[in-house]
Amino acid sequence: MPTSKDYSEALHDHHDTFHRFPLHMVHGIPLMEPIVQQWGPIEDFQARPDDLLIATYPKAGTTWMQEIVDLILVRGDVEKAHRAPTHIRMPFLEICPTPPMPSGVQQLVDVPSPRVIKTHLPFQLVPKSFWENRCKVIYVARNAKDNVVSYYFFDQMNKTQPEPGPWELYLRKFMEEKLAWGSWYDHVCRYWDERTNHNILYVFYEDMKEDPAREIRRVMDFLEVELPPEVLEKIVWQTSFQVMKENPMANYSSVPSTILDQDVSPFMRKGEVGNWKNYFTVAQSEVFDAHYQRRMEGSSLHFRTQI
Ligand SMILES: Nc1ncnc2c1ncn2[C@@H]1O[C@H](COP(=O)(O)OS(=O)(=O)O)[C@@H](OP(=O)(O)O)[C@H]1O
Repeated sequence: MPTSKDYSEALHDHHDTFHRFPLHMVHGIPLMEPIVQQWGPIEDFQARPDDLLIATYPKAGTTWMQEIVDLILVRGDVEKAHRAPTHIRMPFLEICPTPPMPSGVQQLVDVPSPRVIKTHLPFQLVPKSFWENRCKVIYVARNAKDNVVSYYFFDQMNKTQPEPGPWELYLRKFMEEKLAWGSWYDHVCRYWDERTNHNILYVFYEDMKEDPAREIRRVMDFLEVELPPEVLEKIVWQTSFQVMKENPMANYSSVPSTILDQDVSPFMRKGEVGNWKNYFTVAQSEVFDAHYQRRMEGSSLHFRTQI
């Protein structure tokens, strides 16, 4: 298994070969070029029955849920959770960095079971083996307005994603469902509709902010792990925004600034519900809401844009 050190060294040696990749389509979903070029092994990925998949639309709270899950699985042992950065502990299924850095699929071959795997793939692009094996899936969803603001700042600092351009145009691209990993609307709705057909726990970012202990308990129940109240309390604290922001194993500071430039915008940026109000103009908010209502009509899925 490549160690965290091997991976970090490869990342540092080859970071100058990164650039902003264009998006291409896979089954109608825009994805970064290297993912499209290496789509075959992703589609054919062999899940194991005890794999746990954490699925999200980008910037919905993936890293937060990853930290929660890891701390539950190590039963609150913080030292164990600090063994490596997030992307080594819980590989990102479809990511395809420039060789010789391993792709997510290559990384996962050597990970011993039970594996925890991150994906942003929409439901229909998740490799079939996850569903055939009835793998557990935790889906985190975040309200569209905070989600798009977070994605906008991320696309400024992530030098492998297409240039975000001005906010007004970025917001339009989100509404037109043209950002990487495609439509937020389809993403959140499809997992919602499928949650009862599969082993899917659906969690809202806003609920995690409102009552982290309650939501962590839901995750524990889903994972069939029992922990004493003081361990749960410890996990709440360790996965709080302020602690994760300072945790080098959770804040992506191990990734070179030529890939993730945290001087442009920190990975752990605000971590709030309602931060969108600082970026949407009143007019933008009205247009967005009207479009949102039409687009989400008939869905029983409801989000809170403030708590
Ligand atoms: N502990 C905790 N509490 C509250 N919020 C948190 C936490 N950890 C991460 N975050 C916020 O989640 C946003 C990043 O989303 P993702 O982890 O899904 O990003 S990624 O798609 O994996 O790149 C990003 O949101 P914004 O701050 O709104 O940009 C992070 O700050």
